[in-house]
Order: sequence, then structure tokens, then C-alpha cells
Amino acid sequence: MEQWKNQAADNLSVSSSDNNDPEDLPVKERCFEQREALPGEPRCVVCGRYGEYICDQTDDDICSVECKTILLARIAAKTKPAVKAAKRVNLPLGDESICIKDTNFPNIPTLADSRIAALRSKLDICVNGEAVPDPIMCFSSCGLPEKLVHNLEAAGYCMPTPVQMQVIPASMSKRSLLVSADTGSGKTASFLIPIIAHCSQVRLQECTSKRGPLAIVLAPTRELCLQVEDQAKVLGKGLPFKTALVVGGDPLAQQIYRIENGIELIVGTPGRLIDLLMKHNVDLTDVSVFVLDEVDCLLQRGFRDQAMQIFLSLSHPQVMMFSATLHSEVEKMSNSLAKAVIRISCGNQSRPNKSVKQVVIWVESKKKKQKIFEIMKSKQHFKPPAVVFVSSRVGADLLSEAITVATGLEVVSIHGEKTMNERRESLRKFLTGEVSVVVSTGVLGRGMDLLKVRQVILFDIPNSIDEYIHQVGRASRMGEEGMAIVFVNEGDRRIFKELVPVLKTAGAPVPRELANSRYTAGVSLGSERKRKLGSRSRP
Ligand SMILES: Nc1ncnc2c1ncn2[C@@H]1O[C@H](COP(=O)(O)OP(=O)(O)OP(=O)(O)O)[C@@H](O)[C@H]1O
Repeated sequence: MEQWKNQAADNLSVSSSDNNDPEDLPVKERCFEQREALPGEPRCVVCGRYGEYICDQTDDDICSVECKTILLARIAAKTKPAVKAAKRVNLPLGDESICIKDTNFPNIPTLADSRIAALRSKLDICVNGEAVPDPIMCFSSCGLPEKLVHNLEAAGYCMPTPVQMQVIPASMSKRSLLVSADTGSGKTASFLIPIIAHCSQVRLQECTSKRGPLAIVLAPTRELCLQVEDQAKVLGKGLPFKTALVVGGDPLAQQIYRIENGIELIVGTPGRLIDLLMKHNVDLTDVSVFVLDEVDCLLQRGFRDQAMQIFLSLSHPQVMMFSATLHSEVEKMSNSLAKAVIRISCGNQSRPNKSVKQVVIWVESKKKKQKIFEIMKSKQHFKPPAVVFVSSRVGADLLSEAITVATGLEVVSIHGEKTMNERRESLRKFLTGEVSVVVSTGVLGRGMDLLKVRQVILFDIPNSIDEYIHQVGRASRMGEEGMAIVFVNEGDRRIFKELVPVLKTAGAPVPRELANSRYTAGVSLGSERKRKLGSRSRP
């Protein structure tokens, strides 16, 4: 590594806009530290950024130590025969550019256990379970099909997120998993990547023309299923990997036709999938992967029986369960679905994403509309595109109309009473920027990747702190900063006890009325005070 750094420094080509002595500049460790290439400048062969250095082993233009590692790993995967076991090497702790591999993927050197533990701790990854596979640090190091690695790069996924680093190898070792990680941290790809790798491997190996589904992903809303299926198509492009979307509101006949014509993955809501399975004979014998996205929601009353019914029609699948909010009850249930489940958690379990600033405003119900109009008329406070969450379907329609009348903004609403086509059209308008505000019930609250959204307004605070965490999470993806404006008043007292500690942990101001409410008093404020005094009295 050092040797390469020195050579890279020798080969530094200084851009016209930068007159610093190249010897003074440290070699870029990570790809994201590198700037974009200007027209005519060399580009990194891995990520396309400014190819500031020349790789000593290949003579390729490269932007950073990280991309060099990826490049060499790729070349090693193509040229070197696999060896039986990876040799352990002692690498400097903190060198994040090293690909870490376990013996499943022997081309890359592995780190000693103590260093893997240190790395997990640095990345905020906790694991629990027997023989948990080591994390990976680049997509090309874990035996994924080349085409899939190419699709990941084309989608702008230069390197795995922490949850992907741990989940992908664990999933590829066919273990069942229960995973919690912050909203917007990349959980979807963490299960889609191994599914796509598995499906294309099975199809390439088998000789029959039979193409029954190999994997099922369940999610609680139609919109989320649509989004997951879209992402699966993007990542699985060019591979023997087809998908079927099975959600209510779309004609059942089309969904059956698609499945009968051969697919690998079904993405669906539990109710519609049960409906389809009852009415038609779909062969599920080859389904070996079963994913419950937003598992805490899917194992709640309403969905649980349907999800279990689908699970029971499969024969011992690998079960992967994901959510940003998990509790002991779900953990217990997850153990009844599969044996030797690996528990993985990344970041802040059951807390809002740290990147979202929570601004709680005490506002009486009668004044809420006036307040939201004020916010939306203010250039300083309104940062469109924005999602407004309300508690009722009628409320969503009424508020969207009222906002248009009061502010002149184009607004759409989304809720469960609209037809699937109306819901699709509203979402399309919002995502393409045709309208800047969407008013939604909880339908958009979980899992939705509303990429450009940096502001959400909780006009009605949801009934549970978990839904609060998911709704607030719509304001940030991949660590981008966002803001959640939250209206509360005495009518929301059912959530006060849980809300106050959440706000305090995040360092968000607690409105006086909320702090002084008798529904809050003595709970978290008291224990917080005790904790501070305790720590002060320690030597
Ligand atoms: N490795 C990666 N590199 C760059 N972008 C990524 C990577 N993985 C995922 N993303 C992008 O990050 C965004 C958030 O990912 P995703 O929707 O999977 O988050 P999530 O953890 O499922 O969130 P939520 O709990 O809200 O459902 C998406 O836009 C996705 O395309």
C-alpha cells in the first residue's frame, strides 16, 4: 500500500486549477474524496472520477486507493485460480481500502478476527450469531456475477454501505438474517444483490426450461413493492433474472401470465399474493429465499397471518428480515421462522436517522392549517420537494386542496382509497418534479426512497414511535441532511412518553408545552437528569 502511495505521488498530475506542490497533497484514500473529471482529463477506470494517479500494476488511471483496490480485486478475480483458503495478513487498522474476505471468497486477503471486530465497531455494525461471515468492502470481492457488479457501478454504487458490507456475505452464505439499520442506509440492495446473484447462478447451472420463482420479497405497501421491483430490474439487467410484481389494484390476470411465463423473483404485498396463490396453482417448490421487508410491520396484526401462510407454503427457505425499527417481540418471532438466525444491526436501532433535523412545533389542531400555509409561503422555511404526512384519507385530499388554494402550489395526494393508477400517477408527478408537494397517509411512510426529498412535515403525528421514525426518515437518504417539521399538541399525548426521549437523544429542542405536559412529566426528563448527575459525580 505504502509503495503504491509513493508511486501514486510520483505520478501525480496536477490539474490546472490546483497549483499546490503535489508532494504536499495526501493521496486520496476514498473515491468520494476525489473530484469529478473536467473535460479532457483522465478518468478513473473504476468510478469515472478524476484519474489523478496511475496504478503501478496496471498503468490504468485511477482516482484513489479505494478504486485501485477494486481494480486489482477485479483483475485477481478474472485471472487467478481460486485457492482453498485465504491467507490471513496483518494490515494496518484503519486502512479501509482493503477488501476483507472470508474463506467463501478466497481471492482477497482476510483480516485477523480482532481487526474485523475493530472494523465492525468503526462502521457501527453489530453482529450476533454463530460463525458470522466477515464483512466485505467492495462489491467485486464476493463472487458476484460480473454483469451485476457492472450494473451496480452503472447505478452509481461505488462501494457497499455498512449494512451491505455485512449483509451481502452473510446472505450469500445462505444464512437467515434479522437486520436493523437506519432509514435510507441501503437495506434494499443488501437483499436484492444476493438474490440476483443466487437466481442467475441457479439459472445458468440448470438444464431444464422450467422457470418457477426462486425468491419472494414481501413488503407492506404497493408503492414499496413497485420501488423494490424497479430496483431489482435495474440491478438484474442483462442477467437471467425476471421479476413479477404482485400487488392489489393491478389486474390479477396479468400478474399470473407473467409468472407463468417464467420469472425468478416475486415482489408483492401479502394480501394479493395469498389471493393469487389461492386462485392459481403457482409452483413454489424452488423458492429458497424469502424476504420480509419492513418485517416489524409485516409481523403485526393484519399482515402476520398472511405472511405466515405464505411462509408455510415454502420448504425451509433462507429467511431475511429487515427494518429500521425492531423490537424484542419481532426478534422472538423471527427465531420461529428460521434456525440459527444471524442478527445484524447498523447504526442507531429504533431511532430516527441522525441526518434528519427534527423540529417539533406545538400547534393546536385548529391552527395547524394556518401554520403549514405559513411554512409553505416562507422561502426560508419551505424546502421543496416536500412530503406532508396526515392520519386520514379524507384529510389527505382536503389538505392537498387547501394548500393549493392558500399557496398556489401544485399538490397531489396519495392514500389507500385511490386506485392504483391514481397512486402511480400522483407518485410519478411528484418524483418527476411536476408537483412539489405530496400529502400522504402512512402509505409513503415506510421504505419509500423519495430521493430528492429533504423536508417532511408531520401534520398529524403517527400513532406509534416506530411509524414516526420511518416517516421522519423520508427526509434523508444515504446520510444527506434533511429536516422533519413535526406538529404536536395535547391530542397526541399517546406518543409523548416515547417521543421526548427520541428528541432528547437527537439533541432536538422539546417545546415547553411538551416538556411540561403531565403525560411527559417524570419519564425521560427525570431519568436524563439522573444520568447527568451520575456521570458528573464519577471521578
Ligand atoms: N452502495 C450504494 N451506493 C450508493 N447509493 C446506494 C447504495 N446502496 C443504496 N443506495 C441508494 O441509497 C438510497 C437508500 O437506499 P434504500 O432505499 O435501500 O434504503 P433503506 O435502508 O431501505 O431505507 P428505508 O428504511 O427508508 O426503507 C437509494 O436511493 C439507493 O439507490
